[in-house]
Amino acid sequence: MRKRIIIFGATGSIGTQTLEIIDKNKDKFELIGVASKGNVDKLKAIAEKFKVPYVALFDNKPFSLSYNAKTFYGKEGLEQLANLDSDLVIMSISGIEAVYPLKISIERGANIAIATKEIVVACGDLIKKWLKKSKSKLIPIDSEHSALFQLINSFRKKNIEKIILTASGGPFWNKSREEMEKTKLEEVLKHPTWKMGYKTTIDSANLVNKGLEVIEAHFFFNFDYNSIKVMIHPQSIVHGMIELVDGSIIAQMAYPDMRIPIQYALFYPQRPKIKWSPFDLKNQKLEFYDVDYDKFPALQLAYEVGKKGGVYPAIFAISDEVLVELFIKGIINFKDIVSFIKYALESWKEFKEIENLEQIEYIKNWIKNLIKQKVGYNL
Ligand SMILES: NC(=O)C1=CN([C@@H]2O[C@H](COP(=O)(O)OP(=O)(O)OC[C@H]3O[C@@H](n4cnc5c(N)ncnc54)[C@H](OP(=O)(O)O)[C@@H]3O)[C@@H](O)[C@H]2O)C=CC1
Ligand SMILES: CC(=O)[C@@H](O)[C@H](O)COP(=O)(O)O
Ligand SMILES: [Mn+2]
Repeated sequence: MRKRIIIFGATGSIGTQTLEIIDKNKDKFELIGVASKGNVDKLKAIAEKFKVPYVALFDNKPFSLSYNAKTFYGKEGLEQLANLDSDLVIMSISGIEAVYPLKISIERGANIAIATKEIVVACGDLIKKWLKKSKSKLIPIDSEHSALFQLINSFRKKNIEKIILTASGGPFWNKSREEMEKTKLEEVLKHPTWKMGYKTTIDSANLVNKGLEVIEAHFFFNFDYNSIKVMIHPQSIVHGMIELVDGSIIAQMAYPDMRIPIQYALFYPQRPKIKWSPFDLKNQKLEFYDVDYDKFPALQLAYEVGKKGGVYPAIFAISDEVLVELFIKGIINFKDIVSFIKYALESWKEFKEIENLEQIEYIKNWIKNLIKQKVGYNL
């Protein structure tokens, strides 16, 4: 029996790499559903190539296909797609909107390979509540969390003292703070090791991405924040490490190629003999450094909001999403992203816990309003 797959975010970086793996393993996987936001041409091309029977577009732009397929539109359309029976859902929508199809997928008991860290950070408490009433299992795709998932499952939890996530440091790790603060979009998009979508690439440059990942690691593995460590590792070869109680450190290594963790999630619990980027141990330079928290305050902020819990990780993740969009549009500077996240966190005076998705919508609108007042731009 082939695994029946639905991909949310099929046209993006993770989606495209997932399709590459499925394409090479047609005897193992059947693509039954794909969704994207507004890139109709790319979505249509995917649908036509794989003859996908169910296709959803978030934007309301009707389109037709040359074969017999069912098309869905809008937020409801994505929810209809999530309601279809499948063996595995790949969640790779870039942002908070992913939480709606995720909720439906959990409610119908699907297994979900999840790349979208924003929803895990913003809605972690809600997701845990939904999971309790479901037989759904989540498998992380994010490279560090995939590494940690593989390592943690090989040891007894009581023998693990710390989990360590690596950070490339982004394009400014070895540049001065002044250079980083004056930078333009073009420079921010020059990630030293990974090729990813805009949002994650920008988040990597100020270490907001690593901040989101620390909270994501707490969600997946339930380690106390004091036992979650970040090390700068400019080569992005070691993706995650665990430190055992006897001081031994166990690492997962691979070239920075997302097809490796995506393939792991697609085949889980099997492990196929397919090597995308065979690793050559010879002449590898592996460096590790402490993070400069003064230069990258976003990471410290993420630890603080993670420890506070409740609404604060949601404000962190959602304000970042709004601010990254403004930075791309040229409305704010790069350094404003982190200072406005901080401002949003300090300005929040309302409820402390998140109990439903209406509150997430409320926070989103509150943040948009707050930032509109600050920068004078209507989002
Ligand atoms: N890229 C990477 O290597 C990694 C990514 N991740 C995470 O994975 C997620 C995806 O990242 P990435 O692939 O880089 O992002 P991209 O920007 O490359 O792709 C985003 C995808 O999401 C779709 N999308 C966006 N909004 C909606 C919506 N409202 N409804 C339906 N589809 C939507 C886009 O559709 P359209 O093309 O039509 O706009 C596109 O398919 C992010 O959360 C990121 O943090 C995690 C680790 C690594
Ligand atoms: C590929 C992946 O998992 C990204 O989330 C990666 O972590 C980004 O690189 P940084 O280490 O620079 O944040
Ligand atoms: Mn990552």
